Amino acid sequence: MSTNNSGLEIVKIDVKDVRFPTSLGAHGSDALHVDPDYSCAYVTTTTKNGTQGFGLTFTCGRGTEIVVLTIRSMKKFIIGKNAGDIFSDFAGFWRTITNDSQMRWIGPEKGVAHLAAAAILNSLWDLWARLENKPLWKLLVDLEPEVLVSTIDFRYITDVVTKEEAIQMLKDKQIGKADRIKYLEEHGYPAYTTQVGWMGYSDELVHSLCEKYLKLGFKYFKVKVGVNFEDDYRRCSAVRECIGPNNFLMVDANQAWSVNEAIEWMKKLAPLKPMWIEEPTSPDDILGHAAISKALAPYEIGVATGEMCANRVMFKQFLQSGAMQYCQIDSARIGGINEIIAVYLMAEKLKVKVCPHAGGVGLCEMVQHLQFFDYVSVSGTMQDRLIEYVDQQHEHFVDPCVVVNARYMPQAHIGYSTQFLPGILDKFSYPHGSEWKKMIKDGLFPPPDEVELLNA
Ligand SMILES: C[C@H](O)[C@@H](O)CC(=O)C(=O)O
Ligand SMILES: [Mg+2]
Repeated sequence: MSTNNSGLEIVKIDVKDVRFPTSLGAHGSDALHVDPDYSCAYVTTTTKNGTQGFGLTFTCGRGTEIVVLTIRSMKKFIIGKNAGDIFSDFAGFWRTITNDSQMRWIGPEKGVAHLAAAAILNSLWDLWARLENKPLWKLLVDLEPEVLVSTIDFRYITDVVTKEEAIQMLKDKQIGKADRIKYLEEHGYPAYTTQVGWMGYSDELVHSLCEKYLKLGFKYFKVKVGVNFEDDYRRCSAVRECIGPNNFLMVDANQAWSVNEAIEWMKKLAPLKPMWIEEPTSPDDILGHAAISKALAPYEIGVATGEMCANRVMFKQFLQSGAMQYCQIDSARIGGINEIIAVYLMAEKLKVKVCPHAGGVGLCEMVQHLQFFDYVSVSGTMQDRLIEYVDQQHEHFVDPCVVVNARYMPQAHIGYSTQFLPGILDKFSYPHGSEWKKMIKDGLFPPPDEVELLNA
């Protein structure tokens, strides 16, 4: 790497529990997450020379304190290390923090431990992009294939993609790269909206939001389903009527059903022409998703999943077994960009479209960089690919994503776009931020419990 290592010793890792009271308006609600408070564990990594990297992992309120505690436990793997050395052997560092011989028992590579690792890794990638003075996606597309691939831990995935193949895939896509960058900068990347159909929204609100997003140029609309069939049919029919036959409807059950129930439910929704059913059943049930995919193929309904897929090994099997037609990587659940690139490469090799999960705090900000990278350097196409867009919490970021006419437009800002504006932590840190103190005092939320207070 070109970065001069002097002054890059990591001297501080700060982590905060940050929550926004979205449950009050049912924003983000679905069949199983009925009252999410969009939140994050927010990491600031500081080097000796004062350069900072900002990273986060998304959470839904309660439990953020546990992720924060886990990040604190992982500090020992980072403090005192030189950031330049980390980036020179990023795959080695990745193993250190995801596979410590004692801590791996609480994973490995899944759950809270992996969410914590993701927040730290995201802050390091942000730091790297800032040191190179580039937007994150530009760092990814500019790195030599050998260097980019050196950040990936290939253990468990070489039966689908090897290091050598990965390098070759990236080299093959050097052709036409400049044209794709130009196209991306001029035209942006297509988005779909989930804002219209949260489970807790009234029919009237769903209708008015459909009209609003149609006017904003959106063509793809996602609606939450999975609690009651009659309600789903009524809501989805209303959305279909509003958006017309030429726009696209997707539905998301957030794991509500068993396999056969998912198939039967979706056959009955098929006349409304949904393009995909997202998370029809348990996110761990690979063969179940494969069965649903097979049963729904004659109805031209694809299966989308990935926002709760634990790691690259699970993704590998979903991709190998025809269990997902839309691969929904999440920027903050698996082990940072190191592991996400591995998934993009496997998806490209197995010819599955990647349509990232976003919407939660900072996720739209992050996944735009990943999908831009995919377009320029991996798949080389935007065909049938979309980035999720939810219009929430962007106003809290220094460099929010910019969506114009339903397309994410690349911005020149350096980094991974995850730095909060000054003052946000003072207001929304849980439970002692000024907004939380007020809401708890007003009885809108219960007081924090003893574990939540541990981090405060
Ligand atoms: C709890 C989250 O809001 C979830 O419903 C998000 C999701 O499934 C999606 O955006 O897709
Ligand atoms: Mg979803």
